[in-house]
Amino acid sequence: MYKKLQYISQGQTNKKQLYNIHEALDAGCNWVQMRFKNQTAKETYTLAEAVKPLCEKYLANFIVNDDLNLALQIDADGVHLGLTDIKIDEARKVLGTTKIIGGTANTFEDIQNHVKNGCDYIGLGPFRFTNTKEKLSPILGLSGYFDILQKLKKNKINIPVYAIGGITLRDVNPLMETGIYGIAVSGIITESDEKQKLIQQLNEKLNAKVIV
Ligand SMILES: Cc1ncc(COP(=O)(O)OP(=O)(O)O)c(N)n1
Ligand SMILES: Cc1nc(C(=O)O)sc1CCOP(=O)(O)O
Ligand SMILES: [Mg+2]
Repeated sequence: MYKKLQYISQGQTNKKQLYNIHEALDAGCNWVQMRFKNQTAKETYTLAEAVKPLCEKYLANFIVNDDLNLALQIDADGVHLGLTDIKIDEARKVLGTTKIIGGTANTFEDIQNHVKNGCDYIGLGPFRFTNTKEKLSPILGLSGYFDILQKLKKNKINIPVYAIGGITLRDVNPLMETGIYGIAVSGIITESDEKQKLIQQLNEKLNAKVIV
């Protein structure tokens, strides 16, 4: 069973990235996606070298954004691939079946394609506008999630779907009611002054039993 809360790291420098990741782990986050954009291979490798043992110390999953070769080299728990990154089935040939491969989706068809190619989970977004990612796909909103999750159910397609994009604490319950599995967040954890309380609140909502 995958954890339901994924922290996507932020920071313009190695030092800030490591600080933000350490703070999130120390506050109870147990799944980190290292997302360090527009850096040299050396910089990203150096950061990954430091993040991996930290995630091991906190018994947290560690996946790498975009960079399949880095995920392989550093022996991360997996990789998250976008719509313009290497294809899921190609990545699977490199990482094998024991590693986690996540894929970005904006439509039902994106998800269908990822499932066909052996993806382990879906990051479906964006929920709403966010400054964290530069080139956003069309905003889905709650109705977008509801429609896509209904189509997945109707077509008996079962894969963990994580909502992403501008998500706040108050969005969790309505998003969970659409049928998503979990959420991936960046800004609300990075910017929180009460990270431990926030992560506890997020996890309570994410793991609450839905009474049908
Ligand atoms: C869980 C999750 N979902 C979506 C994304 C977005 O990935 P991608 O489309 O590759 O965009 P960048 O993150 O590379 O800007 C993600 N990283 N994680
Ligand atoms: C990394 C990412 N991908 C998105 C997508 O829609 O594919 S939105 C996003 C940013 C998530 O960060 P925040 O929680 O700060 O909005
Ligand atoms: Mg990407």
